[in-house]
Amino acid sequence: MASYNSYSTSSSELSTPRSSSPSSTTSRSSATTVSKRMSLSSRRISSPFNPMAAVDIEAIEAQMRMSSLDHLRGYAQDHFGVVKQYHETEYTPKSQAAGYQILREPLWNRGTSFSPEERVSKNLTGLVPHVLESMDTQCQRALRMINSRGTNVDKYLYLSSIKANNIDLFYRLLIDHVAQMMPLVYTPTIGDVCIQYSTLYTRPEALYISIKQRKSIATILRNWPYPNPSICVVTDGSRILGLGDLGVNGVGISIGKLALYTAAAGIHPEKTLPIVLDCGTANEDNLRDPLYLGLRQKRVSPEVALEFMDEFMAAVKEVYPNMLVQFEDFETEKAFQYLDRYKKEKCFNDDIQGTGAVVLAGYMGAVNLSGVPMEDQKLVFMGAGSAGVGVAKQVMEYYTRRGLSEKEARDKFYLVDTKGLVTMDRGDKLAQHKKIFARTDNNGHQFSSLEDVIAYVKPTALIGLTATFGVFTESVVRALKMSVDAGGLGRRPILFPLSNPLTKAECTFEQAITWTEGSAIFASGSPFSAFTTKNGDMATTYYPNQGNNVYVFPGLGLGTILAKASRVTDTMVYTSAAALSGCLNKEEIRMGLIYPKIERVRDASVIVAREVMKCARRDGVSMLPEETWVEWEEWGDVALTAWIKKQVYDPKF
Ligand SMILES: O=C([O-])CC(=O)C(=O)O
Ligand SMILES: [Mg+2]
Repeated sequence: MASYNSYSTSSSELSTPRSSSPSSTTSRSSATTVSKRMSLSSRRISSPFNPMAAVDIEAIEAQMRMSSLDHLRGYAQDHFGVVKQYHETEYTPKSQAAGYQILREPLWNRGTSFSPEERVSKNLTGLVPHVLESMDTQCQRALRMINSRGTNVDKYLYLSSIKANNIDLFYRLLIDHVAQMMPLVYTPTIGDVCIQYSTLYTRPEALYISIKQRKSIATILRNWPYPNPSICVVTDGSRILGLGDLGVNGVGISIGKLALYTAAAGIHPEKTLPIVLDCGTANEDNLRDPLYLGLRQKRVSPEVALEFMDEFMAAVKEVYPNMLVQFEDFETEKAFQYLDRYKKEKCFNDDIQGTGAVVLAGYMGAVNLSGVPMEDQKLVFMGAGSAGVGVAKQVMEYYTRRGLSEKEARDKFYLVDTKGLVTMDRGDKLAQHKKIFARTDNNGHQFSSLEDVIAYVKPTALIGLTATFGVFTESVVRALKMSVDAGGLGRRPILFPLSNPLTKAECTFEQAITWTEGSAIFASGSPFSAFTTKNGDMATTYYPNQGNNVYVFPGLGLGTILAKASRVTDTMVYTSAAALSGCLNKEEIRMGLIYPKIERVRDASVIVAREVMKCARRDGVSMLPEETWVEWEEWGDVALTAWIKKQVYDPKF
């Protein structure tokens, strides 16, 4: 009997007849798939190029019965891991679609808002209720449903079903009710969703690329139904938020981040591409879960993962040469390695650079509020992973730009990891990315606990990126306050417990306020509610900040795309932080905030994008014609701002 693999090889005469990428064909548009794809359910499949060469489906089925389904992994490939497809997918263009084709395409469906003329011309009469409703009424219905759901994951699922049916409605809700919706489609709820992704799964929303398909990455990229995406968010699931290795379930974070590219910066949903690279997982729960959707094998070695990544980046360049690649939630060593390796490509790492920039922006504001002059600041970082070191590097740049030497700037940082203060003579092998901040001035003393470090350093700022709930204990926070108080009256400690989701935050907002008698300048990665204290009849309300990279990556991405930048320079990242720090309006300043309110994230993204664009031009990486820049320059920022606002997606019926 022919083995599974020999089926594929013996049918190698069915060569891959791809003449052009479907995504490059202009007739192709997003729509319900009318696919002529190879299907195992048909009895015999012939290649149109060699109709005599039929595939022996019975042999495959016999093989499937003999081998475990897990082995087959749901796709056919030859000995060399090449998946052969025989046809381009054909899509009905929007102009030709009618009836249910329209209602089933989430980008075309307008729910109950189709006009009478559209209902007639598109054969929709009777297919939708007869009322004609505004977008607002549709939003009210959705809100009522969301509010009636008992858990955040249920609310997420409801929102997700709206996204699957009516994209404009989904984004209208997200944009107009961002404070309520963002925590549902993003941190913290997305953390729970990722953990349970394989169980919650109902429909595909991303490209799932397994290492077993590494020779077919370009084919898979071409299968994406929407033409020429501008941006992808790619993860390998190895460090999702602070939740560790979630394997293919981590795809939820790519989906969530891209929803915010659209909601917070107005990148058209059709232009966004979520991707997960499945390299196996170290997560035993996943490996044991019969419903797990990913490869049921241990995560591959870093060396093999690197080869896979090289192949992925090469395929991206081949299929979507202008697409910006955002690396997300790769475990630390890989995150730094890939960022360095692909620095000439159009990419950035959100956890190193996005988080770095957002914390820097908040820190700039916090220093002003703290009463501790910039030169007297000393920062302790609890956590020395991609985010910890990424943030420290960005803040260090802030100091060098203000005239400090590299050494003077570096001396302001004390990084602490699970073994204590990171020093050169600690006796362990330091990971490369930590070395830059390893202390050499500790005179042989080692400090193994955070309390010891605080007593030794007497910091003015404490930043948490540990993914460990509660490591900022009462004694730690009180010690921080004491060391700041010792410097003079009215000084305020900077306290940023930044780990995500909320279950990983180093301390809560209420704790921070209580333990510092209200003096902490606070920012967390996931959103906390305002907190009110009562003293007799006197009530004081404190407002937290959300120091999340959502204030940076959408604008940084938008600016990079609109400037047609060939890559993302370090200066563009730094500029995004500087731009964000200047975004606060009078009310936000009066409230003592260090980030704009989340309701203004779209305004902030426009400003970040504008400054990033200008920086791309200064750095010589913008491919926009010189005349365009000259025209904008005549009008100052006004013309460029107006132009950006005109480019972005703002769903309306
Ligand atoms: O996703 C977020 O909320 C922020 C982030 O990048 C992370 O925690 O890895
Ligand atoms: Mg992340």
